[in-house]
Formats: sequence, C-alpha cells, structure tokens
Amino acid sequence: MMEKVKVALLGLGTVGSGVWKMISENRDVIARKTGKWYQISSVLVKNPEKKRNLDGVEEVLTTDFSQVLARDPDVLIEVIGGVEPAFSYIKKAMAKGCHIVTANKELMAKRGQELEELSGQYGVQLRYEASVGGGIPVISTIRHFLKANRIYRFYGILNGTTNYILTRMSEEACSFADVLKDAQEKGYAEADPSSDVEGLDAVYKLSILMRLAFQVHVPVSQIPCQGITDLSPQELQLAEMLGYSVKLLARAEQFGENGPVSCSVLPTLVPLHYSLASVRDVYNAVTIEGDYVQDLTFVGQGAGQKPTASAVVEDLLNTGISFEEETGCQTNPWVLAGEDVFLTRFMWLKVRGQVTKPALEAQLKEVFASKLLRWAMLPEQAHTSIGLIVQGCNEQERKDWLSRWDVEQSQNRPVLVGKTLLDRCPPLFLAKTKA
Ligand SMILES: NC(=O)C1=CN([C@@H]2O[C@H](COP(=O)(O)OP(=O)(O)OC[C@H]3O[C@@H](n4cnc5c(N)ncnc54)[C@H](OP(=O)(O)O)[C@@H]3O)[C@@H](O)[C@H]2O)C=CC1
Ligand SMILES: N[C@@H](CC=O)C(=O)O
Repeated sequence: MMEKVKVALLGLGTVGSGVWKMISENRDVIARKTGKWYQISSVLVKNPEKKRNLDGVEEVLTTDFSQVLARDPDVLIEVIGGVEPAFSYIKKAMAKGCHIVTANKELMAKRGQELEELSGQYGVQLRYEASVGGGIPVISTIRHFLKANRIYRFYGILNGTTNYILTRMSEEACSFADVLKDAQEKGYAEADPSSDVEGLDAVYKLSILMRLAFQVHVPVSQIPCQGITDLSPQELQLAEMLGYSVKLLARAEQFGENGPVSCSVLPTLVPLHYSLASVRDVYNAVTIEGDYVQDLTFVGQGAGQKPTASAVVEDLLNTGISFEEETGCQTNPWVLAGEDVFLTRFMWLKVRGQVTKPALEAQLKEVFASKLLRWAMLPEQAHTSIGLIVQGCNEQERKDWLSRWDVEQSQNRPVLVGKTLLDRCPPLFLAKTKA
C-alpha cells in the first residue's frame, strides 16, 4: 500500500495551477520515484466565481482557510504571494505540524528569518526553492552542496520579467509597455508588475540568497536598487554599439568572514562576449563563487508556470526526506554603499540638436583624456544620443561635461568589467553606511 501525502494548496494562479497540473499529469512518475501518492485535499482561492479549467479542482476549492486546516494536510503549499495573509496562514499551519513549501520571495525576504525560527520551534520543514530563480535549484545548491565553502560572492540575473523585456526591447525594438503586457500574459510578472520593473523582486531574491550564502540578514530597504523603467531603446542601442548588453544585475559580496557586505540591483552594462550577456528572454543566471568550488553558474527559466511549478513540486517531494536546520544569522551587518564598486561607467545622454562627429570627438578627448575608453553617437531627428564608456571619472567631471550640452535626458550606469565581478577599489575606500 502506497503512503499517502495530503497536500493543501493556497493559491491557484499561474504557479498554483502549474502545481495542480504537474501533480496530476506526473502522478505516475512521482509515485514510481518516491513510492508516495500526493493528494491535493484542498485549494484556497480568493474568488470562488473564477473559471478554473482544471479537472477535479472544483471539488476541493474553498475560500475559507479554516476548512483547509480542518482537512489535516501533511504539507501546505503557499503560492498566493505577498506578506499577509500568507505569513499568518503559514504560522497557523506550522503550529498544526504541517511542513511548508512556498514560492513567495517577498515573504521570505521580509519575514524569512522569523519563519525559519518558527519551523524549528514547531519541528516542521520550510522549503522555498521556487522563491529564487524559478526552476533553477540555486537554494538547494547553497544549502546542501556548498556548506563547506566560504562563499564570498554571487551575482547574476534574478528577474525573468525584466530580462524578457530588455531582450525584446533591444532585439526587436518593442516598446516597454507592449513587452510588459506580454510578460504579464505569459505569467512571468508579479501580480503588481512594478515589483519586477522597479527591481524589488530581484532585491527580495538577493536578500534571500545573502542570508543563505553569507548568513547575514540585510533588510530589503538597505539594498541599493534601480529598475529598468527609465531605459530607452536608444540607450540600449548605443550600449550595443559600444559592445555591451544591458542586464538588471543583482550582485552581492562579502569582504571577509563577518566582514562588510556590498550588494545592489542595477541595470548594468555587460560586455557582449561575457556568457551573462547571452542569457536572454525569461532566463535567469546565477554565478556563485566560493573558496574551494571556485565558481558555479546556473542558467534556467526564472519565471513562468512550468519552471516554477517544477521547483515547488520538487520541494514537496523532498519534504520529509532530509532536514536542514537553519543556522544563526548576523542581523546587523555592515552594508557598503552598493554602486561605488563600479569604477567603469556608461554615460548616456540625449541632447537637443545635431552634433558633428569630429567636434564631439575633439571635445571628449579634451574633457576626459585617457579616462575615455570608448564612445558612440546616434543622430535622431531633432536630437543626438551620445554614449561613453569612461573609467575612474568622478561626479564633478561628469556634471561639468553635462553642463556643456542642452540635455534632454541622461543616465550614468555601471559597467561590468574584469575577469571576476568588479573592478573595485578596496572596501575601506568605499562610502559606507552602517546598518
Ligand atoms: N509567476 C511566476 O513566474 C512566479 C511566481 N512566484 C511567486 O509565486 C507566488 C504566486 O505567484 P502567481 O501564481 O504568479 O500569482 P497569481 O496572482 O497568478 O495567483 C495568486 C493566487 O493566489 C490567490 N490569492 C491571492 N490572495 C489570496 C487571499 N488573500 N486568499 C486566498 N487566495 C488568494 C488568487 O486567488 P484567485 O485565483 O481567486 O484570484 C490566485 O489564485 C507569488 O509569491 C510569486 O512571487 C515565484 C516564482 C515565479
Ligand atoms: N516575476 C518574477 C517571477 C519569478 O520569480 C520574475 O519575473 O522573475
């Protein structure tokens, strides 16, 4: 007789529907590999009127959480999103002895530590693989396969929606609004997509990974962050003419054991010959660097129904197998100002009127001399877009140069250089903010 596992599912949107389908469609392979029969005994939704198109789901639908617990689930899967009521539901379920699987990065970034403590207190497991990198098993890798390494750095693309938008804007010159709509229809974006495009979703994921990799809790409010809403197709085009692809880069590093931490989520220019530049569409990539493993890179679909459901259901199947205690976490780390680590910068500006190439070249050489690495210009009807790659240029020099133009728009972005992550100066020279 096969062991039965009773599962409660909170949420039946993009991810919840994927979980329902995967458990139904792959029941045979799951039973064969685990020797267990997973049965979804209740599904909590908000709107009981919504058409679901999922075989058999109507019989277990409810809008009442107490009915979910009344069915005594062994495992509760939370895929409703947001902090409340998700936190309270999970806490109540833990108190009843339920193991928990969640895909909720906002919850894990803001209240993850508390939930870890509660799971220890109630002797239940808390798994959240899907909260970072969609289908990529990055959390399990850090938790299970990098315990003996000192992880000092990780970086990559942690948001599928923005990578999808940037890819289509640069390759097909699509408008930001059109591609965002498409990303929402494909189920990549959050219920409130501003979380994706303003960089917060990647911040949540970065905060979760820092807790696991460095054992530090950096509150999301302390992570320097900029989204992609102000990127124009012209800026992307100029970056490409200079040999770069723009990516929303999430990065974190720690300078020594219990040392200061530097982290940020920023649109960043990545040289086209770096493998990170060819991570397109909804794909995410994470590189982890540790003292013994050296470097590991994972690439996979970072959002969408199937990859996310895969991570959730794998978590479900692993529940009850191994039990990893969460170790202590430094709660008041020294957080360095994130952007100062990038010494090489991309300056983009859109000026009114036409500019001649020789005059611009002469001016750039006079102002920036050897700090200027590369430049390009793009004439438009009544404007000219100018892009520069400069190294070691300070804010005053930048402002002085801008003051020579009738500027309509300008940007100053970090550029990824070097064999490893950054061309950084030693941390002591960086601006500091003590947490
Ligand atoms: N979409 C993706 O690619 C990924 C999403 N995630 C995370 O997974 C979680 C779910 O995302 P996703 O499926 O896209 O979200 P959706 O908005 O598609 O679905 C949310 C579901 O939760 C239900 N719900 C919302 N609020 C409540 C409530 N108060 N009580 C009961 N049910 C509620 C909704 O009910 P109803 O159907 O009735 O409206 C809906 O079924 C989020 O935490 C998200 O960040 C993680 C990785 C990838
Ligand atoms: N909205 C998120 C979904 C997965 O975490 C993203 O686009 O990455």
